[in-house]
Amino acid sequence: MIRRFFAYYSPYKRLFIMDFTCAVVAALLELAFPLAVQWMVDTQLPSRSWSMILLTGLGLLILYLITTGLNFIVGYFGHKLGINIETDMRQRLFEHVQKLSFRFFDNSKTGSLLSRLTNDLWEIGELAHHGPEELFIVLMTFAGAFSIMLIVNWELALVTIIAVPILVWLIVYFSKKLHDVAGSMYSRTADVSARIEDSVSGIRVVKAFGNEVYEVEAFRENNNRLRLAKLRSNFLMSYYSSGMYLMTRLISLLALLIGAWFAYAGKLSYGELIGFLLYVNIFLKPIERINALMDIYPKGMAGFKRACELFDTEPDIRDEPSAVDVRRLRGDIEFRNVTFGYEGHTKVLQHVDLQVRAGETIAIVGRSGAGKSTLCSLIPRFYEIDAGAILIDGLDIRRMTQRSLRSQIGFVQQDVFLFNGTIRENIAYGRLVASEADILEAAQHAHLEGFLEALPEGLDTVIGERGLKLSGGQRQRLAIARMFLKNPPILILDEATSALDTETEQIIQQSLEELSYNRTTLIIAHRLATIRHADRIVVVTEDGISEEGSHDELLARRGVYARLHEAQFGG
Ligand SMILES: Nc1ncnc2c1ncn2[C@@H]1O[C@H](COP(=O)(O)OP(=O)(O)OP(=O)(O)O)[C@@H](O)[C@H]1O
Repeated sequence: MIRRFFAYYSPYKRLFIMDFTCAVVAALLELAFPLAVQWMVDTQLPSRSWSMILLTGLGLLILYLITTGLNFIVGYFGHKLGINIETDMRQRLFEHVQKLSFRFFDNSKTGSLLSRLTNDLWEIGELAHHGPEELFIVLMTFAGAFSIMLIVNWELALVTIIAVPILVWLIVYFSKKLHDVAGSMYSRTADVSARIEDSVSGIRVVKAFGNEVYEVEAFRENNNRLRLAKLRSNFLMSYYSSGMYLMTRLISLLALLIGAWFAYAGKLSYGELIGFLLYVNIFLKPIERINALMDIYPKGMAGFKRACELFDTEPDIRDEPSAVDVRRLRGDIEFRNVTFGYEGHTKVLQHVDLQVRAGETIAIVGRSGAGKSTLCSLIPRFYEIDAGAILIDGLDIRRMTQRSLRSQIGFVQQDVFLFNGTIRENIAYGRLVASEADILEAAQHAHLEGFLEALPEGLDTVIGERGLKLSGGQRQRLAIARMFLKNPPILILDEATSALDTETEQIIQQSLEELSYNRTTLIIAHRLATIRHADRIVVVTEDGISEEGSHDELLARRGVYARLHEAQFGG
């Protein structure tokens, strides 16, 4: 973990060295003050040399000015280093999440992921900035102050160091406890985020069912768990700081009493005693720094650990090293004895054989849950098949890069997902480099021009989260426009028009027919009336593909299709 953490410093070596050096020099300069005091009390005061005293004061003033400058550099550039590292980590984590497969997202909560990418990383910047330098300064100040104390009076120095093992034990013990509690605080925060995400994105359902009180109570439970985790962290931190406070004061008191006794016995000059006590203070100062570190370190490391868990989640679908970038495909699709099941589920598809010629339109029908959507989601390789092979233009899709394969396939779903942006941005998502003219042409193909003319801001109209400011039909047309722009040779229409009124459906059907022209098209449909124009109908059942043929052929067979037809249209 530590090695992985330090890898993030490598682009910022110069920044780190500057920050580190300034912090160390500033800490070293702190050691000069007790020396100056001791020297003043023992040498200058007895000889009443005021000019030397003033000179010493001037020297200290210069030292303080230098330290102020160094502290500014540490404050500004050190934090810059921390912020850069935090930003890089978040960026890499986001990139990694983008690479993960559908299987991962099927089992994740959006709010929880959100929390990992934001909340969990807050303290990492602070840890990256303060961690190494503080640790070094603490050790150095300890060693520096202790060496000087040894020189001043070794017996007294040894008495002072007796309590150090207890301090170390306290630090190690509480560091582990605080690390665990910080981890649980992050997971409670993730639960709260997930609950908020769920409830806010489903607010229409919440209100329609009048379940606001239920949501509030469920949230209260999550919120309360977070409160308890925070209280526990707070309790541990207070316990730890009080323990440390007591230990440090006991050490000071011990040094004062024994030092006074040594001075009384003539073993120590008064200047040496004052100097020694000031060094004891400096010797104990790192404890305060450790206290600050104890707040940052467990939180930062617990967040980093959670980030590492996500980094270690490998995408279950990867491009083979020999995978090729495919250019424009013709669109011949072949399923060869394909078997597939979701993780932990029985097989959804077994021994499926299917051939679709380029440019052909086939309709996929079957009972709900038979596996129609699953079959189609295997073509862009959203999931990895368990056995068999899927070929496009004779080439196994596993031998193509996922990016190039997916660039050849267009998916229009019933539940269209639109981004919170303008109509222009949403259409251009089909081809990010599209010109204005291309976007307008695509909108025209999707019969959107009338709708756009009626909008004062036209293409620049903001459509709200998931396109909520649009009607279902408008969302569909926007998705179709996006697909015209993408212009893929293979098209999958997943129940694209089942939620629309007849008039809108006719317009959209027309757009879809235009869209499917000259492309291999797979239409998943429940309502058999919408797929009669398909070249072929394929019936999916639990045993694979049970029937194939034209509408009339399938009716004549009096099999599954005929029964579905009868259920929809009556005898
Ligand atoms: N992401 C998933 N993870 C686990 N199981 C899934 C997942 N998606 C679908 N299933 C299961 O796979 C089976 C086939 O689902 P699929 O959505 O392919 O059926 P379908 O024929 O398209 O159904 P419908 O017509 O109702 O949409 C179902 O039993 C479903 O519960």
